[in-house]
Amino acid sequence: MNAQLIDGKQAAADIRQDITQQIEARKAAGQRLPGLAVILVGDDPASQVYVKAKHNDCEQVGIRSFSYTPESDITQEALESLIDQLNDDDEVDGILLQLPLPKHLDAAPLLERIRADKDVDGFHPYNIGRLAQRMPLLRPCTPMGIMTLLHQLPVNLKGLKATIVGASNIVGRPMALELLLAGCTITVTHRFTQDLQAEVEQADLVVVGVGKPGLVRGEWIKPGAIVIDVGINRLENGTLVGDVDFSTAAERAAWITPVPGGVGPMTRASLLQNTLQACQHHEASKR
Ligand SMILES: Nc1nc2c(c(=O)[nH]1)N[C@@H](CN(C=O)c1ccc(C(=O)N[C@@H](CCC(=O)O)C(=O)O)cc1)CN2
Repeated sequence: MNAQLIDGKQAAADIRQDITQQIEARKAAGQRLPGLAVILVGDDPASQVYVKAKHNDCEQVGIRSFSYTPESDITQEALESLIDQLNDDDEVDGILLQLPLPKHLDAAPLLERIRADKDVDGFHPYNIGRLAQRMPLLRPCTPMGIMTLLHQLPVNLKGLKATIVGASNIVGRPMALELLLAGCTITVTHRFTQDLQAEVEQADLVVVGVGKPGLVRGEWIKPGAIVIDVGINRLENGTLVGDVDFSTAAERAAWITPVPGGVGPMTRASLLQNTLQACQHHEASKR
């Protein structure tokens, strides 16, 4: 392997330590602890793992987390009422609706119902709009975590050609806005893209978030490129792999994120940062 590993696990641990200190300082000053409400609808096993990890992270840094676990047959209206209740709760600084939702529920209006100043996932149209206008407030957690990793590299991002594989609301679209803000020239590929290989081959920076193991072949990676793999795929033998063929890509790239231990932990760390930021904003607006 030629590439250097980008260690998301360590970077996330550093962020948690920093947040712990900030929350200790709040406590010492007699200030309120930040509060995060996490809504997990139904019993999707992967979501249960991620949500449990989010509660553990909160406990570790001193954020109060509140768990809401409605049955998978909850109605759209009942979920709206729960969000309204949390919007009005002064102990709750952040509200997170874990995705994906069961098929009968419509995620978009629910995400828009979360108060923008409590939208610690950064998915609300207001927060996406702020990002698009170069005035970000609460930023989507996965792209935000990736930007934290990229800014730690000894690399000038300005002028890099970046190809983003996948145009999801959670990863691809906000990632494009973040990289645009950082001065990259962006290509976003999606299911109608005609020649994925060509788009990856020209990229100095590749971000892949689709959920298909082996989608990006290692031979497509431009020598010296930065490779960020957002995919988390569990194979039948239980191993966790990304969307990029890691071993071949690591022969060609200069920098690469592993799966696990790359982007995933940074998504969770960014959520903690957003929750603390939302709390600080709520306290400041009371003064
Ligand atoms: N409301 C949201 N829903 C979803 C989001 C999100 O940001 N907000 N993102 C993904 C899932 N996700 C967070 O919820 C997430 C996925 C994976 C990890 C992570 O730490 N992965 C570890 C491996 C974990 C494992 O063993 O399975 C790693 O990559 O090292 C964190 C967060 C979809 N839904």
